[in-house]
Amino acid sequence: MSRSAPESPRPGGLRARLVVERPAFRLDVELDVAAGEVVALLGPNGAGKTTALRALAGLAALAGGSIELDGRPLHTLPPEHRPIGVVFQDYLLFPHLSALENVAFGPRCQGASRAEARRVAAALLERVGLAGHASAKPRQLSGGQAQRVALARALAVRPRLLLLDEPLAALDAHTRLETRSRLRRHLTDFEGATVLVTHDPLDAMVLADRLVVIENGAVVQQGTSAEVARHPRTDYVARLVGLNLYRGVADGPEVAVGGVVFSVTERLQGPVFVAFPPASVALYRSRPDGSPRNLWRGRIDGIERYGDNIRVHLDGPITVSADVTPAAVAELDLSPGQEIWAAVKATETHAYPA
Ligand SMILES: Nc1ncnc2c1ncn2[C@@H]1O[C@H](COP(=O)(O)OP(=O)(O)OP(=O)(O)O)[C@@H](O)[C@H]1O
Repeated sequence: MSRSAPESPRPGGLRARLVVERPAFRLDVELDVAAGEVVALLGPNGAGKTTALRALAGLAALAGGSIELDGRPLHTLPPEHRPIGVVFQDYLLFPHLSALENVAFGPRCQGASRAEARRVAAALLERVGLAGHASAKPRQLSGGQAQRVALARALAVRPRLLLLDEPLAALDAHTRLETRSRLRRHLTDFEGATVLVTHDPLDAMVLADRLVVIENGAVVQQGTSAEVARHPRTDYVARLVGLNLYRGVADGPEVAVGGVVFSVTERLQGPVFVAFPPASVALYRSRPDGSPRNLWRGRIDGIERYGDNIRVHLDGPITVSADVTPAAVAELDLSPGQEIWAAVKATETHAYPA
């Protein structure tokens, strides 16, 4: 009996390898985003996030790689023929057109009649809660409203891929909060693939199903926000999620990091990462009694406000951030340049293979 595997349906979504060369920069990243999935490209300034988005949009030429959307090549199409919607950081609404005309512009370019384009635009403005602002010009809209018009405009072309470049960066904190949750609802409804560029970890965690972290033009880590937060693999990611991170060498319950030996709850051998939150670091003026494990002497490099607490930066055999209460700072009489003992509980440290 011959058995042939059933033909699997062509996977929807985006599969891309993007190679872009600039005079002093090279981007080389692979990006897979399923239909209906939202992926955030996260990374420090200059990492290449916008360049990746521009490459997907056809606004930056590929020096290598390819882009496939819903099983069809995208990189061979000129930008205006790509089934994508883009929301730029500053929205780039046409200033002389009304909100409705801005949204109707894309469908018109795709050949819809004037009446049909306006019908589509009106429905989308209604969806983003701006039916009452259809005739407003961009300058008459608030930042949050302009963002919603930009989103409606991007969706009006019925894209299979939605690209959002720092969609909330131009908004004040209050508007940002509300616009973020609205945007999340729209992204949940969107059936195509979404790539979102941000350097705000909160935007990434709220809006995206998965994070792809880019540094220096390459992917350094990816996964759900929980996976990335639990197992940071670079200093940038560790700072992002608020953890102290070190590379060390494990021998069972102990990990040597520089001159410090950590007791950890995991049993590992060889190269590992050790991570712990700044709030788990305790500071002492004199050497505390007990085990020499998880204990070291450092020098205060800086002291800053951090929410309701104080963040103390220590130099020494390892550099570390410690969060302590203002009362503790007063009691310990902490000041920059001072030598201090630091300790962290074994139960608060977390080791994983490097
Ligand atoms: N048109 C260009 N010509 C030359 N170099 C460029 C061009 N566009 C970007 N670059 C360089 O490519 C690198 C990546 O820039 P890109 O804007 O993609 O980073 P980013 O991660 O989006 O940063 P940011 O968060 O600051 O926007 C930078 O070093 C930048 O100077």
